Amino acid sequence: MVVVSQPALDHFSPIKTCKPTASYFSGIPVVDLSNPDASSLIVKACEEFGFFKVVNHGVPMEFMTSLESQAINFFNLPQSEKDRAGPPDPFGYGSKRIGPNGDVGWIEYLLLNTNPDVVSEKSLFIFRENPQIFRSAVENYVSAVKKMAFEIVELMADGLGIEERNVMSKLLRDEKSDSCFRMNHYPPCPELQALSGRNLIGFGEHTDPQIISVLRSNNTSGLQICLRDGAWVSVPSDHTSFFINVGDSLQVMTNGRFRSLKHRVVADPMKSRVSMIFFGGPPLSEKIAPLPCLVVEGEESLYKEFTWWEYKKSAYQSRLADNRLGLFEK
Ligand SMILES: C=C1C[C@]23C[C@@]1(O)CC[C@H]2[C@@]12CC[C@H](O)[C@@](C)(C(=O)O1)[C@H]2[C@@H]3C(=O)O
Ligand SMILES: O=C(O)CCC(=O)C(=O)O
Ligand SMILES: [Fe+2]
Repeated sequence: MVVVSQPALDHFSPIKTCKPTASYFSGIPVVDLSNPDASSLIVKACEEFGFFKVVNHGVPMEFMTSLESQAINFFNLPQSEKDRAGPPDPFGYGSKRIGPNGDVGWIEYLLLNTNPDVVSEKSLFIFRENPQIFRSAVENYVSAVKKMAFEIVELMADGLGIEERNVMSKLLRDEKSDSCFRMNHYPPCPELQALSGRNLIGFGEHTDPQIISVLRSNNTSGLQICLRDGAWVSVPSDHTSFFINVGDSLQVMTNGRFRSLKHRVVADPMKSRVSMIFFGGPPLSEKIAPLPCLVVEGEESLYKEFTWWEYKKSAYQSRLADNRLGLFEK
């Protein structure tokens, strides 16, 4: 991976690029939520990849398409209007800059909080300044996706043989749950492809800090995952399905049995990618530690004790590609 340096491309700098060589990966586990074996398939996928695709999820297609078109309307607004909803604090509209520590990407986005307890001026401003239909589309979509996320973590608990099947879902259901929602837009960039034969990195490699992330995109691919051998492979897009990522917190709660997966997004040179991700996190005061029933006798926690607030604070002092969990390993 290099940084584009030709003067003609200066306005892209310092966004990283990569060769468009990642191959499409056909081995992504697919879980049909109506399959009676869904719980064991989910556990297997989380152990092997920390990533899987969900079909027969029950989220109405209409919620997905209407939010997508609202997101497109927003991203099509004049730059000066979008900028009124920024800069992100971390909520709000952001362009190219990701997080507070110098990460950049070929991206614009809206980051919203989903916890009514947290008063985010930026989120309120975005809802106030956009048509009611925008707010309704976000609310319908987020509430349907949350429900699916609850079901998935309950199936995980079943598959792990945990008696208290709501041990994880209660954290996401909690009214103080620190979850958030992000809409990303990766504009096409044909000039760069033509000049250098390379693609721009839209969202640099990282793991998600929360418990679980639920991603949906339009039919433009670009999401890549890093396999165990370090190879980056492309995830074929499927606008009717959801993709689930194990987050760092779930890795800790399973004492490393599930792995949070490194992923990134490479912008398509010709087509816009629009994605929307729900990040399910616990309440800020929640201790993140291995679930006692998953630590067998004689085994120890691989991690120091910390709360989600402590982890989040540390994450916001890190760069995207940093190994955030490393600081909390014993
Ligand atoms: C560079 C950063 C952006 C991020 C906060 C951080 O300091 C490190 C983690 C990043 C991440 C990745 C997953 C989600 O998109 C996100 C909202 C999150 O919770 O952690 C972002 C943060 C962000 O964009 O604010
Ligand atoms: O936009 C995407 O497809 C994924 C983005 C992502 O990984 C994130 O926002 O954390
Ligand atoms: Fe992510």
